[in-house]
Amino acid sequence: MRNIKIIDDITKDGQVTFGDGYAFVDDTAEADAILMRSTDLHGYDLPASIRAIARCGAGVNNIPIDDYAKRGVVVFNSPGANANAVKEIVLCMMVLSSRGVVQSMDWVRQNADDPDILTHAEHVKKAFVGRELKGKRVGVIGLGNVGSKVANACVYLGMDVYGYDPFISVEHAWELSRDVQRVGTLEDLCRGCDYLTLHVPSKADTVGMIGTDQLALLAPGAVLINFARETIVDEDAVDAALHEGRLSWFATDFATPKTVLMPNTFITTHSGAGTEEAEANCADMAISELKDYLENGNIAHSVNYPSCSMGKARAASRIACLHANVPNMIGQITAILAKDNANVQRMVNESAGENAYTMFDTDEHLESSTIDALKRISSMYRVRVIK
Ligand SMILES: NC(=O)C1=CN([C@@H]2O[C@H](COP(=O)(O)OP(=O)(O)OC[C@H]3O[C@@H](n4cnc5c(N)ncnc54)[C@H](O)[C@@H]3O)[C@@H](O)[C@H]2O)C=CC1
Ligand SMILES: O=C(O)CCC(=O)C(=O)O
Repeated sequence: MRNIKIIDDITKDGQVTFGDGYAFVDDTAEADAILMRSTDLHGYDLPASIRAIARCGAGVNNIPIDDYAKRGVVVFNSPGANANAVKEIVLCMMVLSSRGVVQSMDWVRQNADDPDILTHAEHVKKAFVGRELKGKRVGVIGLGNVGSKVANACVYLGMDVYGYDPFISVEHAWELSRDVQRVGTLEDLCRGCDYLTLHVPSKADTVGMIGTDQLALLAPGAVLINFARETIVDEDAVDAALHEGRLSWFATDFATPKTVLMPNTFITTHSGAGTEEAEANCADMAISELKDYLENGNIAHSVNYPSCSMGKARAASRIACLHANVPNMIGQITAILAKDNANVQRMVNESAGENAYTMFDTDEHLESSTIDALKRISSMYRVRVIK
């Protein structure tokens, strides 16, 4: 039996199914793996029993992934599984910030007891006149799973779409409409935009990337949309731009002590991924990643270890080694196996950044002394006997 600790509400109805051979536990120290969403794990006391963590969602700035890698804990996310949900709410924010929808609905509610409300509505409606998205310039920062969908949708709405992503993947470049004009600098992207929407992860080079200088380049009365992370905008700069009317609206998914005090804001409760479909997609992807890792040692969509697959574990034994990406690890591993006279059927070694993963199948079970010797290799983080 494998034990799973669930942190956060993964789905609205609480339904999470791993199938036979799995149990849910309350005590993390009894768990083999964690299934989670947005809880901040920095400073969390992670027990040694945890071998893997799957984050239902895209952003992993809430998880100390480098530290966990060095403890032999593989962290997964679910790329793209909630991207459509975010795209839809971003489009919603574009419309809300352009058409006086919320203000006009508020007026109706406030005048609900007026018997002649139909006539009076005709008189006040000029106060809620807005502008159309068609023909307006939108800048999209980050053209990954969410940003590429937002950019393409804006093309279909007839907008003049510009995108900035120095690290765009080949897959997303292929998906992007040819009508999205890619620019090489953040400044060129911001210049003259009526709408600016952010779709980058929170990391060293994106924290505070939208500040006074970038906001100054936008068209007068532009709209800023942040459904990425609160850290990406300089909140003081945004507040000043709103007060001075340089920004007409700021739509954000992050209610912080500063954003809640700003004028002209649409603020949601980190609900960009809040659809039944996105929750189910994320849970399905995260659960299958965890199961394949726990049962077979295969890694897909990890954010701190390389992808690696040897299919189902069918040989007598399968061993996985999580270690630093340094010279002579394979040499040391095979030397230890040779001492045990172990016949390796198949071996795969993959690396990503500072970390590497070596997995092999053998004809017979290894001696426990052999496993101990593998664990003693310097820079070896964890050795798993999967089978
Ligand atoms: N509000 C919500 O509920 C949600 C928020 N998010 C946030 O949005 C972010 C993006 O999500 P996805 O598109 O799914 O991630 P993704 O990983 O598919 O795309 C991120 C893109 O940003 C690009 N990028 C990285 N650094 C950059 C930089 N310095 N300048 C420009 N582009 C850069 C990458 O090359 C990549 O194409 C997540 O990391 C997360 O923080 C994602 C999903 C839901
Ligand atoms: O609703 C959630 O779990 C957060 C989604 C999110 O922010 C992400 O996927 O990065």
